[in-house]
Amino acid sequence: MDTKYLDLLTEKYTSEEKVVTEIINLDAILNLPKGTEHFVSDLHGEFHAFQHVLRNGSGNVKEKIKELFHEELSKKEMDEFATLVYYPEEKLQLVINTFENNQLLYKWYANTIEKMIRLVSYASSKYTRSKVRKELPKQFVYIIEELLYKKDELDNKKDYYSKILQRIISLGQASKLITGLAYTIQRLVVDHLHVVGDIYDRGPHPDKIMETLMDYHSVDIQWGNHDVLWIGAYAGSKVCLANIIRICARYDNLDIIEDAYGINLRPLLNLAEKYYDDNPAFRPKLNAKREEIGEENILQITKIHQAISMIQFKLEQPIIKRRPDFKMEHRLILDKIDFDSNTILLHGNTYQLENTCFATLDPNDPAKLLPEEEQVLEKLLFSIQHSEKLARHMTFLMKKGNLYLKYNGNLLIHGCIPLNEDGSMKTMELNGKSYSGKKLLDVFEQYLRESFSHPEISDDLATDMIWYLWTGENSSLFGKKDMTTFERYFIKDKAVHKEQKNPYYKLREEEETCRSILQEFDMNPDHGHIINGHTPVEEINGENPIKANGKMIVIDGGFSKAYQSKTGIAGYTLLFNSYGMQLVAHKRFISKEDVLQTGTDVLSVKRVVDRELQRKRVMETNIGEKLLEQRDDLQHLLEYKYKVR
Ligand SMILES: O=P(O)(O)OC[C@H]1O[C@](O)(COP(=O)(O)O)[C@@H](O)[C@@H]1O
Ligand SMILES: [Mn+2]
Repeated sequence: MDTKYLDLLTEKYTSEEKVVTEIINLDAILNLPKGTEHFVSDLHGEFHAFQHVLRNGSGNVKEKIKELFHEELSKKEMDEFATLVYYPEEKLQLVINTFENNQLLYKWYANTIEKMIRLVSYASSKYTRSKVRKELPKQFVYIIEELLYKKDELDNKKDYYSKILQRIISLGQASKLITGLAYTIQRLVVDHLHVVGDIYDRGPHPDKIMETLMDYHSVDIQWGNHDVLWIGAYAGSKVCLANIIRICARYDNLDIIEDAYGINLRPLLNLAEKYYDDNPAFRPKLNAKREEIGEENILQITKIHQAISMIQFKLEQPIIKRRPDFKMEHRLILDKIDFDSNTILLHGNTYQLENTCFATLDPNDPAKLLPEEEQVLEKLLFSIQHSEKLARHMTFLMKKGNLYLKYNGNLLIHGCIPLNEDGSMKTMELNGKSYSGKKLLDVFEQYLRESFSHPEISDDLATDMIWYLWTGENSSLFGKKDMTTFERYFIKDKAVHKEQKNPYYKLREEEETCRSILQEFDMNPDHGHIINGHTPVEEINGENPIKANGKMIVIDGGFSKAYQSKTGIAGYTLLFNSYGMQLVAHKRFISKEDVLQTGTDVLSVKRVVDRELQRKRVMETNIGEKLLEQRDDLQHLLEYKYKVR
């Protein structure tokens, strides 16, 4: 071992006792049960539903309450108590209003604090004291620790403890303490959160989800295709930018652009007013009642939707032409239009075009942007790249995000690993080199990071590559042959709307495929699982989210309201604790108010995916590996410096 490094370590561990203490400490941590991992995916802007899942730890909070209190509380009381843990501020207000005098209220406070402390104690049993201390509400740390670690076999301190409680209450601190303890419990039941992609698009509040994640104690993100679209826009890709605005218009979510991120849509609106009119194919999917939104507003969104869609279609063409490696020539859709007959030639068939809005298209050069379209784009890009909030959110996505993640033996990826029909890894040529499997994903990520660090460049390969990740056949995030956006707007025949999926989605049902993918990523196929989001699991049609003999778990059940009729549920989440994995199916989340009123939440069928024969310990985790290294280094130090054999 490098003695220089050991000498450096000596500066921190200045005595034999210090080294020994740290070794013992690390050993103790390594032998603790592993913390609970929580997996969610495809949040699609549904902040309230996501927040609920986060607050109840996918049912983990209720589970702990049941284990601890089932003999002393009724189901209704346990539900009420759980609601208090999820939404302490609001629930406290509701409860307090039901009491007629302080005496009764104080009794409730004392009783509730006592239960909360017991729950904290129970939920923290697998953590070290120092870790628990960090999670406690700051101003009450000392008091809570007194109550938490009380050992009073001889009854000597009984009065002392009840005095503490009484004083907290009489000093008017009870609500604050209960609130703090509730958040501590929420944090303790989940040690680490994985977001397996698609925070953005379709739903109304991706920005609030981002803020929540930025505040969260421990999180990583596997980018989804919608997330990279936003990253692309911020990194300078105009076609990605057009896409995010188009999707916001389509889902009546332009507020995200204008209000949440402060991007001025006025120039786009002016252009839209000039060239477009009402058009049934571009009316937004409404979030609220028509009367609430107003006819004028709907018409405006319809026009913006057309203006930005046409810009998007134009922008796609030169990219396809300058990037032969993308092999997307068949998507040079504007060149296939016959403007005289208003038809298009696709896959050898001629289709009538309907609901067209081609006022800005020059039949001789349909991809050419009008100068005013160019100006609008420049302004939008400037605005997007100067949104302070978007900058924070995108930087966080880059910092915590990757295309895939290997974590505690599992492979987390939003979409797919592009495969051929025979299960072999599909190859993509880039600049004369072939890439497939892990190497392909690594090179995709390199380009994405390169583009992000050069937001001033809009047309290099790195920037175009982000768009490819959104829509390309070999993209691990898209995983379909073609994105048929144009067809869905303008052609009636549903057959041409179909987006053919990569063979991966069929082959992932087979254990053999999953094992070979895990091996491709240097992972142990006997223990590992692949965890996917992206494709809604149609439970309604009998689809099983657990595939390939348990090697594959798909957790996109559709937080996105737009997909709930297709899936029949409102999303899956996954928990992985020291005993194994549990899949949780969520019923539709109505509202926080509903949870507060009825006391019941939208849970959730649990399915055990895996039951570890032996409880998994920290030692067997990614973090454990690092701690083991540290411990070994200290062992060396002990021998080197203090000559202990
Ligand atoms: O439901 P919409 O708005 O028509 O969007 C459909 C498009 O979204 C996609 O499904 C991608 O989004 P997802 O990642 O959520 O599946 C495309 O494949 C498809 O073209
Ligand atoms: Mn997706």
